[in-house]
Amino acid sequence: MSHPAPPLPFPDRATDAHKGDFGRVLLIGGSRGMAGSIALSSMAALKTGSGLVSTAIPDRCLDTVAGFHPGIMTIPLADTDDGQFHLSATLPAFDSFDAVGCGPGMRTGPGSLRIVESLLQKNECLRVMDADAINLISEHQLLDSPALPRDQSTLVLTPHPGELARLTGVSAGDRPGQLAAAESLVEKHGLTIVVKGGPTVVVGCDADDGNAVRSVNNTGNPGMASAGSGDVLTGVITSLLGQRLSPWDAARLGVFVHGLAGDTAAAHHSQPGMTCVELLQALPAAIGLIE
Ligand SMILES: NC(=O)C1=CN([C@@H]2O[C@H](COP(=O)(O)OP(=O)(O)OC[C@H]3O[C@@H](n4cnc5c(N)ncnc54)[C@H](O)[C@@H]3O)[C@@H](O)[C@H]2O)[C@@H](O)CC1
Ligand SMILES: Nc1ncnc2c1ncn2[C@@H]1O[C@H](COP(=O)(O)OP(=O)(O)O)[C@@H](O)[C@H]1O
Ligand SMILES: [Mg+2]
Repeated sequence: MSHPAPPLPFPDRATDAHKGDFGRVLLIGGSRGMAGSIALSSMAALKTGSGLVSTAIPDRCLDTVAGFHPGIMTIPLADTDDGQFHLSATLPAFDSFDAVGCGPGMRTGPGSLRIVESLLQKNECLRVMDADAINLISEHQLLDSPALPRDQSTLVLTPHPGELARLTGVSAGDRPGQLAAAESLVEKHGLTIVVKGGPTVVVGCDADDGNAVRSVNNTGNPGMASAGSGDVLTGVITSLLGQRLSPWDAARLGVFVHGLAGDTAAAHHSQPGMTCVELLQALPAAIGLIE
């Protein structure tokens, strides 16, 4: 299959490499009814090359998530009766991981809010926030909280247009307005924003002058407009951050590989017929195409 050139090469593997060289990553999310979302992110991180993947989920989701892939290590956190993170849950030590991804399927209760606030506090850690983590940032205006660091240059946000509308107040139908609002946030906080869609645009910060820069992705197709596609992307970018790529490079290479996997899945299963499962399964072949 011919394909566009990647924005940067995929990380190399030395012959004597060991799993510690490819990142120990943590995924946090899921809730009763949406355990599949964080399982998708976790499997995507494994298939993108992470050395070790741990997944923190509400206790009652443990068996479901662990059952998806034997390579996932699970960390059960105390949960509420309706299967969300409990406010009193003992949180994992975020800084013992090379990268942390948070948000898919976790809903927006008080326990989830505490996790997102704790993660925003840790701006020395490489982090990806998606879905309900972004919704919590929007609902509680956390990026502007005086109690949290203003510099978030180690953070990648991956909103779809609905989530970006909540974050910026610019409606999902106004793509130019959304991109401009994403640029303002990037310039204010130093973060990287993956503005998802067809095509996805990565907005980051120029290292020299701090001005926002854009990179338009050239892979992917409308077959990916299907539940769970974005959950896969969260795992891909978290994995690349754990493999020591910068937020800007991990976001650009992540959306490229994710889109190429989508194109590979569509070639074999059709756009209407492909699902998040075929997308996930196509990740290794997509990586093989550009290695
Ligand atoms: N298997 C699972 O457990 C799944 C769980 N998921 C989780 O479900 C929760 C809700 O996420 P959703 O994204 O479904 O719900 P949201 O309410 O965040 O997003 C849906 C709304 O956003 C807007 N929107 C989204 N994409 C748009 C686009 N491209 N153009 C214009 N408007 C757009 C639309 O108004 C749409 O009604 C999240 O926690 C998510 O992670 C989903 O990821 C799907 C799979
Ligand atoms: N028309 C499209 N063309 C290319 N990519 C698309 C298209 N529609 C959706 N996608 C991709 O699919 C993913 C959908 O993410 P998201 O809406 O968060 O899904 P979910 O939350 O269900 O996992 C994004 O990466 C987005 O770029
Ligand atoms: Mg999503």
